[in-house]
Amino acid sequence: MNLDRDLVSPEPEGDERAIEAALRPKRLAEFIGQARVREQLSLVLESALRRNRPPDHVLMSGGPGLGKTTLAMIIAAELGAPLRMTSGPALERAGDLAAILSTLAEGEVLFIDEIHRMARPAEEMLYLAMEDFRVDIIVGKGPGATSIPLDIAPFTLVGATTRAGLLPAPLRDRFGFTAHMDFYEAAELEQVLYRSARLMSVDLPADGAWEIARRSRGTPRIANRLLRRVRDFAEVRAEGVVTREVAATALDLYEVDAEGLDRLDRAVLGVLLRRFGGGPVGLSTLAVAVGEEPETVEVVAEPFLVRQGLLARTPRGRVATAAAWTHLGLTPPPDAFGAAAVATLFDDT
Ligand SMILES: Nc1ncnc2c1ncn2[C@@H]1O[C@H](COP(=O)(O)OP(=O)(O)OP(=O)(O)O)[C@@H](O)[C@H]1O
Repeated sequence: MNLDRDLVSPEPEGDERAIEAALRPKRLAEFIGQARVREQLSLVLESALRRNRPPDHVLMSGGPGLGKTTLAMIIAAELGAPLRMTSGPALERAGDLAAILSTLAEGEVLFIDEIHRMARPAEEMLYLAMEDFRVDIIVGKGPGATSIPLDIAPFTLVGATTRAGLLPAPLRDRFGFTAHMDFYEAAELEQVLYRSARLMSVDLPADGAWEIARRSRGTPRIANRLLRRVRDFAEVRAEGVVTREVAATALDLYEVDAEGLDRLDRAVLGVLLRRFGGGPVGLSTLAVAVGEEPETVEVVAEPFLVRQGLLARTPRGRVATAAAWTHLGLTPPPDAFGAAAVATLFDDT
């Protein structure tokens, strides 16, 4: 993997999980940004606590590193409930899920990350569990097989997905509350950075925090990671103080550009502009041209490029905007898509 890919990839790298655990906000009041989600969730949790009943099941959708796992942990903490964590790919058979469901304590929070990747039989078992707190255990095979109903303790399911569109409707409909996590504003990421700098004892003046925040792709995981790299640079070259200049020099060195674009982002734009004249071009063609899986291009690179107004997903394929040409230092052709033209083609559902 490329150095810069590791640095701005929204997925956790190496032993990052342990570092992340230390930087995680533990309560809703400490959770920065996502104001609407925070407020809605606090109402759901408060009313459940007042009624002394588990809250509705919660679905969180949004890109990697935006705080879904953190929120799941906060939900359990706010409810004073134990938390069980698993993920869709670990639930290959219905039995895997039954083993978890049948041992849940009353009121426990069950977090299923990447819930869209759960196998079909497990998914079907989950429907009944979510609705009636019951599972049907199939005993035996073929015509002699019987199903034994088993009551399970009332629990709260918290599902997280980067691909809400891939969830089958019957599963989506069983969540009482859906929280959509969006990219963070740079001002919010600044607050994330101040908090992390305090916990890591890093000297971070305001101009340095701003420089890192605006290059963090709207993602707290990346903000924290860039802070660690800039801290390393500052310790070796600048007596530990993360000024704007220090941050900018360090991030240039790591090839994170002024808008936070990394090598994959620039490769996607570069191919789109230089090889396909700005598009439209299909996702799979684009992915082959940059040597990545279509899902990586779609989930990791594109949402940020769309948000920055550099790329549009249209019914005819991916299109670069005039701003994309300028960003790569190229002259936009006269027919390049401006914001207004893109809006007429826009289909980002
Ligand atoms: N709102 C926030 N305030 C402060 N820190 C945050 C916030 N959201 C996320 N973080 C930090 O970002 C890191 C990544 O968050 P988290 O693991 O919750 O993301 P995620 O959406 O679950 O990602 P993935 O789906 O890849 O697991 C954590 O270390 C956490 O400290």
